This record gives sequence, structure tokens and C-alpha cells, in this order.
Amino acid sequence: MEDLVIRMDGVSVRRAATTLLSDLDWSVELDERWVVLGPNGAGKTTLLKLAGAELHPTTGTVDVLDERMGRTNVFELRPRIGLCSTAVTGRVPGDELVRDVVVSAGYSVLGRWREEYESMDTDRATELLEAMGVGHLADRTFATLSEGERKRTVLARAMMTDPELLLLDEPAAGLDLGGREDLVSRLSTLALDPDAPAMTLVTHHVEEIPPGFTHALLLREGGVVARGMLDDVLTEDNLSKTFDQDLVLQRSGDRYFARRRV
Ligand SMILES: Nc1ncnc2c1ncn2[C@@H]1O[C@H](COP(=O)(O)OP(=O)(O)OP(=O)(O)O)[C@@H](O)[C@H]1O
Repeated sequence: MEDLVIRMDGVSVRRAATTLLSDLDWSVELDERWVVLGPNGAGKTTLLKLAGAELHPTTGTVDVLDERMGRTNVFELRPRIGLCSTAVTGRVPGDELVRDVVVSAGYSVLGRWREEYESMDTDRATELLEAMGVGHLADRTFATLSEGERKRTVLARAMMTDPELLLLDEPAAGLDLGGREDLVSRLSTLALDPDAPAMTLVTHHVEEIPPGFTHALLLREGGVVARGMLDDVLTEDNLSKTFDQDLVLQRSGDRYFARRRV
């Protein structure tokens, strides 16, 4: 697969009579940063679960980091993938120290299980928390953090294992305007770093696309509306089809804004 980090061929996911994803082809290269955009129920989280080796397709093939789903040991594969989602945030025990939330990722656990971690690991966790602007909160418990601080902590955790692929499921959901802008800016710094892993970010909002993201996949009802380079794919026409609304799309510098045409 050479530089391909994710490759999906003819992928469908079905549950009883419901089709969550239908005949999807998609691939992500090492240096690409993808945004997956679509309305509620479009299949975005299902797609991310396939990429995160948490779900097998009903039909078709999924290769992640050169491993074929169904033929590989997912427990060996998952530490190579950084996952940042509300589901992960929700699984963190409230009494866990913020530094331990990050450092425990290196041991593939949530919830402190060792009295002492290696000091190299604790140093790296502290560095990552500082890079996310929450270094000063390292000795607080997770339950005492604001939503924005929790998201930044879980992002630091996702980076702890030095992943080859970073998957972000609605990282800005639930944040206030300042929190969203802070996160978009930190994700932009990461996206523009040539040493950062390949990234895929799921969102409902074009305003949340961090500058530096290169590609977009637009999903609607489990199918692809458009896919390719961000500038080519993110058009008024494609966005209106995706969200089934007559939308106006504006670009200001390297950010996008959308609203309904009145
Ligand atoms: N186990 C299941 N059985 C039946 N339907 C399911 C199952 N899991 C998900 N779905 C349905 O599949 C569709 C796609 O779900 P998915 O969570 O991937 O969408 P999404 O694009 O991430 O949505 P949202 O933006 O609301 O998070 C939804 O309509 C959902 O109700």
C-alpha cells in the first residue's frame, strides 16, 4: 500500500434493515489531512470506527496501516491509532489525574493502574499537555475540568503513543466560541506539522475545519456526495447537496463559513 494509511474498497456496513454505509471507496495517504463532513446520521462515526479498527465492514475491504481488517490482531493495531472522541472522553474516570489520563495511553488503559509510571512517559505526557495549553492542569482530576480542557486532555492522550493515524470525531462539539477557536488553532498547528500523523476529522460544521487540512469527504445517507482536495470539494453546490439545504458558503482567508440562503 506504500503511503496509504487507510484504504476502503466497496465498503458497506449494514445493521438489520439499515444501511449505515453503502459501497464506499476512500483512501488516505500519509501526508493528507481529511475532514469528513455530513449531517446527523450520514455515517461519519461509522466510517471512523472502521478506520479505528473498532468495526468490521459487512462487505468490502478495509486496510488500515497496511493491516487488513478481519485478518489482523486489532489489539496490536489500535495503539498505532490515536482516537479522540466523546466516547473516549466519557470513559475517563472522573477521579483520574489529568497527567495519568495522558500517560496511561502508553499502556493502552484508561484508569490509573500502576503506582509509578516510567519518568520518560510522565515527561512526555507533561510535554503534550503543555503543547495543548493544559499543562497547568496536570495535577487536577479529570472531573474538575471544563469541556474544552477535557477535549484538549484527550487530544494529548491520543498523541501519547506517537500514532501513525489520528482520528478526531467532532472534537469541537460542545465548546463555546473561544474554546472552538482555540481547538481549531491547535489542530491547525498539528495539521501543518509535516511530522504529524495522517489525520481524519469528523464534523458537522465547515467553521470547524482547521487551516492545513487538505482533503474533504462529504457524506449523506451512507453515501459519498464528493471527495477530493478540500478546495475542489467544498463548494456551495456540494455542501447544499450534502445537507439538503440551499446554502451559501463563504471563505475568509483559510476559514470557511456557511449559512442558509434567505
Ligand atoms: N447498530 C445500529 N443499528 C441500526 N442503525 C444504526 C446502528 N448504529 C448506527 N445506526 C444508524 O446509522 C446511521 C449512521 O450513524 P453514524 O453514527 O455513523 O452517523 P453520524 O454521521 O456519525 O451521525 P451524527 O452526526 O449524528 O453523529 C444513523 O442513522 C444511525 O441511527
